[in-house]
Amino acid sequence: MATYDKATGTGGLDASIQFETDRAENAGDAFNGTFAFTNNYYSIRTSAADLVALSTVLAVGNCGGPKIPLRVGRVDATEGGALGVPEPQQDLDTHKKKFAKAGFSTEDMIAMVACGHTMGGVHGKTFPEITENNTESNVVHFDSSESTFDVKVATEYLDGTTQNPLVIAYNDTLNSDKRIFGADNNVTMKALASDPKTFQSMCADIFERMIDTVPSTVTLTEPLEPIPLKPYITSFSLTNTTHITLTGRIRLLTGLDRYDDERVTLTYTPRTLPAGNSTLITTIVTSPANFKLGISSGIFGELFKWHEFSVALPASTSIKSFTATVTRVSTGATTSYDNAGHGYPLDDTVLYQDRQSCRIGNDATIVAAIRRSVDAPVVAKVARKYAKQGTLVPAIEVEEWKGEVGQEVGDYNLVSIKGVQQPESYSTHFDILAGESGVEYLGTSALGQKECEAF
Ligand code: HEM
Repeated sequence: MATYDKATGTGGLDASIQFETDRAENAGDAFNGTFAFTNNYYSIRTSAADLVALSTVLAVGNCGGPKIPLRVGRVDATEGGALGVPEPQQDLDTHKKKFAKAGFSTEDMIAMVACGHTMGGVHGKTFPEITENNTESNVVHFDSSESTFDVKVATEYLDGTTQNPLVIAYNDTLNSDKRIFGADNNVTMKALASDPKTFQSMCADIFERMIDTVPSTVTLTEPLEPIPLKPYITSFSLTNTTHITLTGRIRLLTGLDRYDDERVTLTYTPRTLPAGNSTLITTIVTSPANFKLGISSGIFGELFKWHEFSVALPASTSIKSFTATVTRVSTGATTSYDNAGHGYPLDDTVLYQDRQSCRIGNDATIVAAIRRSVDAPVVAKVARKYAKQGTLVPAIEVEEWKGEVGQEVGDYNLVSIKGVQQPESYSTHFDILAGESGVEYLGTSALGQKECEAF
């Protein structure tokens, strides 16, 4: 975002850096290292720019820093952006002008650079003129706690014990932190150093503004927060002529005092009411997961407990939506979750048959069960990843694979959809669509791990 132009609203955090890593002003391999890692999470729904923002939030949070609000919706640039990343040999006036162009005051610049330089350091192999030691492993750290996001970058600078190579370099021309930190007679550095909590909150504020510096055409969401209860559907497929299997997990935001004392029950609404006077049990009981205590945690102290379920539902009545009730075993107290009155919806028009789907070599077969009442061609829209010139981040293109109708099973037709996936696309996503209905964002990774089972 260093080259953002506030006046025109261009540049900002758009991941254009992926095309700029061989520029002299971006010396070092940090960004290619970052993209090599974030590519594992890059998909048709997640931009590389959002992943850079997420990486900032997680790196800072994991190193003891503050919780930076994370908004998403960034759009990736398709080519390199303007030159102009600040460099250590440039003078203070140049740095002030660069930050001002991007919409940041001198005080903002001081806080942003100081907060950025509480972690890591200068590499001898990249900047031997600063470190005066060009050995591969030599890194001179900005403060004495280089892997902790703490106030030491400011206190050590103010008390004169700093070993920050951009403050005490032998060649004073390269001392950009010394010039920047002192640009307002140390007023901002003193505020940062005044107490650890102030440091954390000032850094959270400036980093929030930094990662939200985006092109004016981009609209970001509200900050993401984990929702109290989140259902994950792992399989929703036809088992035989009479039944549909619904398998999933509920992620419940919980606490150490209660994670073992909660039980989750689902109540569902059938798609069609049972015929005549037959009754239908619409309760789905979940079981607390056991693997690794069935818990997982977020980096800001969140604790989640997982509750699993798997049921065979009659295909004739099926399911339209469900709600969840959490009961405290010790007190009997209950809390209901109904997705803001909508219930958690399920559409059984198009079912993905994960067991019948597979990939042998590069030949993928996706099988879907489509309600016979649907009179529309069935297609899979498959995201294809391919290498792109000048960047480590792959390009994504959506291919359409056509379905062929096969066996009839009860109220459904099985449809087989075939296509070719090269290794770079083994881990991607697809939607299955039939007219207005469909299932979205299914993963292809599991396809390669098994044979296609006969129905
Ligand atoms: C005038 C502005 C800035 C200048 C001249 C500057 C300069 C530098 C230099 C020369 C390095 C060493 C890079 C290497 O050896 O690979 C560095 C590292 C670093 N900078 Fe800056 N920087 C500036 C602003 C910022 C800002 C705003 C942030 C973040 C908010 C930041 C975060 C970092 C981090 C985390 C490292 C350590 C990288 C590592 O250990 O691999 N810098 N900076």
